[in-house]
Amino acid sequence: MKIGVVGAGAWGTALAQVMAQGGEVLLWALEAEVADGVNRDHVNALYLPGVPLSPAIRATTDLAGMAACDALLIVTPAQHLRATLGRLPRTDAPLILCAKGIEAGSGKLMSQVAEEVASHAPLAVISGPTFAHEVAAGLPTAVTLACADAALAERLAARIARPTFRPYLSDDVIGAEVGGAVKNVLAIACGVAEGAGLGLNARAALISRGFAEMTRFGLALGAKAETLAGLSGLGDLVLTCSSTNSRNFSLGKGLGEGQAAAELLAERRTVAEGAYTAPVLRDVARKAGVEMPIVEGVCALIEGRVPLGHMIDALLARPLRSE
Ligand SMILES: NC(=O)c1ccc[n+]([C@@H]2O[C@H](COP(=O)([O-])OP(=O)(O)OC[C@H]3O[C@@H](n4cnc5c(N)ncnc54)[C@H](O)[C@@H]3O)[C@@H](O)[C@H]2O)c1
Ligand SMILES: O=P(O)(O)OC[C@H](O)CO
Repeated sequence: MKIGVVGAGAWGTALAQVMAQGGEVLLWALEAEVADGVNRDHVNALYLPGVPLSPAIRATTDLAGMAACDALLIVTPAQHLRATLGRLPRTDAPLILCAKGIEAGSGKLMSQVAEEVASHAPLAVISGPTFAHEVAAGLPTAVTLACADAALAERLAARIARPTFRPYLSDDVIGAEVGGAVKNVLAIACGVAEGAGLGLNARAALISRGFAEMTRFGLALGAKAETLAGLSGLGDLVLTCSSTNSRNFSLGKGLGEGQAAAELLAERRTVAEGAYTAPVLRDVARKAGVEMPIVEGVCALIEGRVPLGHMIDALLARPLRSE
């Protein structure tokens, strides 16, 4: 099975590196300098610096070449998924969606966007606790591979599984996507707690009450509780809420230190998906009648509507209730 990877950011490059252990991989990069660096020097200096890449990865800036692949890992940021899929050549190869987010405007999950733009393609999702640098370095990692078609899931798993990269199968595509999208917003909240010096008790409270928000939201969208409690939900939430290696956590840390969201976002080339998912997640949750006070607080901070102290006071002053 020849694998193509669409998107040569940190995660696409790390996935290409793992998949190259099992044969040649074609990696599509938006930027010509990235494709040139991968082909000439076997590095992606822009998005995954310091990692020597496998010579079995061949990079291209031409999406047409992806038609020759048997399965495509789609790893562009969530807000670029629709446009990128729209430019892909028509292919029957399964699309394995790897971005974590909700599309602004439509409020759709990645699989719902793909169903609209590439309705002919079989879909799967990879999600879970996966810092790109660790995966690229061959450190042990487990992910959720979600696909409604069990036979396809097994075929994909056989190709994707590597000695240090272990997929667990699930038929709950929505659940896998909800976990990845919501945890990014909650990681911003935990970063805020870090930046504002609120302590580790506050972080643990945000993780567990955030998980309650993720679960309420996921169940309202039809996700299974066990998916939300698995690698792509709780697992990724714990990882991303614990380290400045997370772009979302470090964005939140900057907010907690008093910097403005617009400045922090303008400074970065890499994507902190939670900043774009937060407002649309809040809107979808409100429409579904799901209470998400931590997500609401993150939105208020990102939009610059309330000072940090007010947001913290508001969360602590909510009516007392059962856990
Ligand atoms: N980095 C990680 O550790 C990691 C792990 C798991 C999942 N993810 C998810 O993977 C997705 C991609 O993140 P990343 O870390 O690889 O990105 P990145 O932050 O390393 O790089 C940004 C990417 O956006 C691309 N891009 C910018 N403008 C674009 C456009 N107009 N059209 C298409 N692509 C465009 C760039 O080419 C680059 O590939 C995100 O949804 C992220 O949440 C990341
Ligand atoms: O750096 P972040 O915050 O985008 O997180 C990366 C991965 O999603 C962690 O699983």
